[in-house]
Amino acid sequence: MSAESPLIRRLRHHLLAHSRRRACLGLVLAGLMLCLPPAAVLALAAEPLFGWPGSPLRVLAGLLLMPALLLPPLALLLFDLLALLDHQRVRLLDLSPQDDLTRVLNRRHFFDRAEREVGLSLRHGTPLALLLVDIDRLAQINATHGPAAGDRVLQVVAEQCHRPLRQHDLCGRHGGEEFALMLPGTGRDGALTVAERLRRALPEQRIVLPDGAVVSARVSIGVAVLAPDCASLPQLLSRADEALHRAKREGRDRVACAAPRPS
Ligand SMILES: Nc1nc2c(ncn2[C@@H]2O[C@H](COP(=O)(O)OP(=O)(O)OP(=O)(O)O)[C@@H](O)[C@H]2O)c(=O)[nH]1
Repeated sequence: MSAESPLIRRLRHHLLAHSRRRACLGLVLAGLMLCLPPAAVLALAAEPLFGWPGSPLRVLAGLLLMPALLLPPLALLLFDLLALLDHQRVRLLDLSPQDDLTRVLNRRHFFDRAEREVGLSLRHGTPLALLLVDIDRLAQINATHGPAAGDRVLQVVAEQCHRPLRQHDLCGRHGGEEFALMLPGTGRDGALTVAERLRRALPEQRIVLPDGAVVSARVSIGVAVLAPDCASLPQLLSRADEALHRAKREGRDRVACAAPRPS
């Protein structure tokens, strides 16, 4: 899970989507809007309560002068700090092997390590399987319960993908709502067993969403295994992807295995 608070994340996204000048102008206006109600109350109460002379409007202008002077430099400072934070965050993400949201390997690190495993399996003549796990109808969950709900579902699916794996197996986030599992030393039958077990286990998990709703996730899985006609990572990925698309076409919530190509 990210250490950044949701408030800071939203502020960062919102501000950095604009130019520095526009973002700071927005911050200054927001600050003045926040100061306005207490300043207006003070201005109205100034004469009867404190005996301050002058019309309420003049007192109000006087009260707002200080924030109007202080807010622009503070807004610039906040914008620059958030921009710096964002820059450092991107650098750290680049170094980290993990996906920020789901804590499984990110795409780049998954591929680096998967390449190595494919090389080892080819050299030693051992089996190896690749599973592509794609969440069914995540767009619908996002649309109904919001993107934070989709994020929660992604986290639970990642946990479930990762949990049954052995020490040398790899689990990575392959795309938006897709995970890749690499199982060195596992052939077709073993891979299908792992895939079926995962597919069946997921709907039993109650996922409590940020809005309190409870849902469960279903997945479609494409499986490919190392074979003479499928002897590289790109080929494995392409075969597993074809199988995954077949599983989706045939109705989702199922496992499909790439068939060996006729030679
Ligand atoms: N909340 C959230 N949603 C994501 C993330 N990455 C991808 N998605 C969403 O995943 C959805 C993928 O949509 P589709 O490709 O139509 O797939 P689907 O709705 O899961 O439907 P099928 O795969 O066909 O079963 C889109 O709505 C993306 O916005 C993420 O990190 N967080």
